[in-house]
Amino acid sequence: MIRVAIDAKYFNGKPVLGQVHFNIAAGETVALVGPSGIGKTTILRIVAGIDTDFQGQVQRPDALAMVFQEPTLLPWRSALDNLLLVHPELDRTKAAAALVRVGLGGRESAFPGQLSLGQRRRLSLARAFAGHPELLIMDEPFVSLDAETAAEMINLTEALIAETGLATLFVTHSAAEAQQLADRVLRLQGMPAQLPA
Ligand SMILES: Nc1ncnc2c1ncn2[C@@H]1O[C@H](COP(=O)(O)OP(=O)(O)OP(=O)(O)O)[C@@H](O)[C@H]1O
Repeated sequence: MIRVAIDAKYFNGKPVLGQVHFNIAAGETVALVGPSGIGKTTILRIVAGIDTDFQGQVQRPDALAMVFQEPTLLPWRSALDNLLLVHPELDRTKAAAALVRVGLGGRESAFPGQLSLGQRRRLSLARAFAGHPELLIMDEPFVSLDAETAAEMINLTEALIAETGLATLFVTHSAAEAQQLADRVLRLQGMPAQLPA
């Protein structure tokens, strides 16, 4: 169980988040939605433990993975090496199989600059799942893709989540994405942002 109990978050003395309390059960997928600038990314960073400067408490598993909007890949390393650098415990055969699983078979040697945004996102997804996380956190993972690629990525993510049974928290602006992937949708509102009681 992941327990999030944020009581307040300030940036430079300005309140950004009020009370945001929610739990995520093992295997549950939760979508976080709300208007631009309300604090969704800030919540993800707090839940992930990247931002520790807030009032409240978060209980999260140690094994977690984060997928960002813009994949954080090393440009001078191949797709396979980008996976192996983060997961040195994988042998090359297992790493190559992980790339095949996300639809990147045959692109092991490609550098990130030679991959499309959709392919870079697939690589990020492979990297996230390769660590067998208990919690997956994703910030608008399907934004800026054409409709067909976005639909493929959503289906792939849904299948990987079902295979692994991890808990997932993701931010989206798309009601359709939230509806397809999420067991539960949390809608942020107010100023500073909070979850309705
Ligand atoms: N490092 C920072 N320093 C100061 N203010 C920040 C910082 N990061 C975010 N903010 C402010 O905090 C508020 C919440 O930002 P956040 O990025 O969490 O919103 P969001 O809901 O994810 O927005 P979007 O949907 O546009 O991505 C905004 O007013 C933003 O300007």
